[in-house]
Amino acid sequence: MTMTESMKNFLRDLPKCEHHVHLEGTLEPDLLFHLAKRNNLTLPSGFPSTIEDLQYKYEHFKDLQDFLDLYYAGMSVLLTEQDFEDLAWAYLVKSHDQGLKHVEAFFDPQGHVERGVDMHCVIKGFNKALSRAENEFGMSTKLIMCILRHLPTKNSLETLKNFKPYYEKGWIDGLGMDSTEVGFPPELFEECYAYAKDNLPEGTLLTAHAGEEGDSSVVTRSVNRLNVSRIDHGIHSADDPEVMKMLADNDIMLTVCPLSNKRLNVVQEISEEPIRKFLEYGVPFSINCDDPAYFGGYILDNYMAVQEAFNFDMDTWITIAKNSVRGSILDTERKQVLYDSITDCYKRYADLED
Ligand SMILES: Nc1ncnc2[nH]cnc12
Ligand SMILES: [Zn+2]
Repeated sequence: MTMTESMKNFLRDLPKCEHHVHLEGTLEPDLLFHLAKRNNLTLPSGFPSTIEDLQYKYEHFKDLQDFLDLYYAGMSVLLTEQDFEDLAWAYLVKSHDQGLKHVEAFFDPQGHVERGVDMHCVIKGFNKALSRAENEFGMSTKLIMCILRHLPTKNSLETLKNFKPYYEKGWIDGLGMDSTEVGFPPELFEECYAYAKDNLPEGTLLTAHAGEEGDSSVVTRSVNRLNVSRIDHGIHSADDPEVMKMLADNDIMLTVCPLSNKRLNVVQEISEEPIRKFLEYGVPFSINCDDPAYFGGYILDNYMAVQEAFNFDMDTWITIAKNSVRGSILDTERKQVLYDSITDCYKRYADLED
């Protein structure tokens, strides 16, 4: 489908919020090799030895696990505070160029602490980059720590307890859960989420990956058993009208990642994403990049891919952009600034159409 220049420019300028990006998933091949060299590291055996070979791998994943194996191997080049800062900063610069105004970014502390990296380096490096984006770009930023579901619950709970002081300082704003979905049900992590609800500062966001490779029941069970108020991915919710109704009734936002779903063979074509169904049922959702270095695109690339598949009008995009502000962890004042800038953008492009 061809897209008009005006629609391309409108999508570029539309103020965007991102709620589903793993900072470790923004590690582009050139930065990965650069950091390996800077840290005098030998990459794990079997790891591609050139940028081209690595890029080829990024473009040929079989499924989620195939990606995760490379993702964990790749993050082994991240060692120092500077590495974490450089990684996040590169993502923020690219996303700023694509019209990103607000980000809620994930990170996987267990993937670093397990390798002996000091947890303060990780959080300080990310925090420096995020603060810089706030100062230089006027972006608003939040950080969400994820627990890895393939590791023992005890390890996740201990990690969460160790990171509590950073929640209290206001450096971390939410708890999420990622990694292998099938075989690691939400029930395993009830204790971690109960701990977060009872011990972390009020207003801490609880979210979890669900319904990416897992079925719609994983979505319902995450809501009921973990008390999450947001679901990451969740596209299999669309298989069950009852789940769709539950999400709409409880205003639970799905953070949808179209290019990721295509690369990981969750869908064969972006047009299979149940986006029209979400709109029909009134299920709130945002559009996100997940692991942009691995999946071929940042936020605007995901918006463009959706537009190519669905050919939405400007009004639909305004609904999507405003819902994505509404689902953000932001105060009323910042939300209003973003709503107003979305309306301004609409007016500018609607005038062009007249
Ligand atoms: N798409 C994804 N699903 C589950 N865990 C992840 N970790 C990074 N990206 C992920
Ligand atoms: Zn994800």
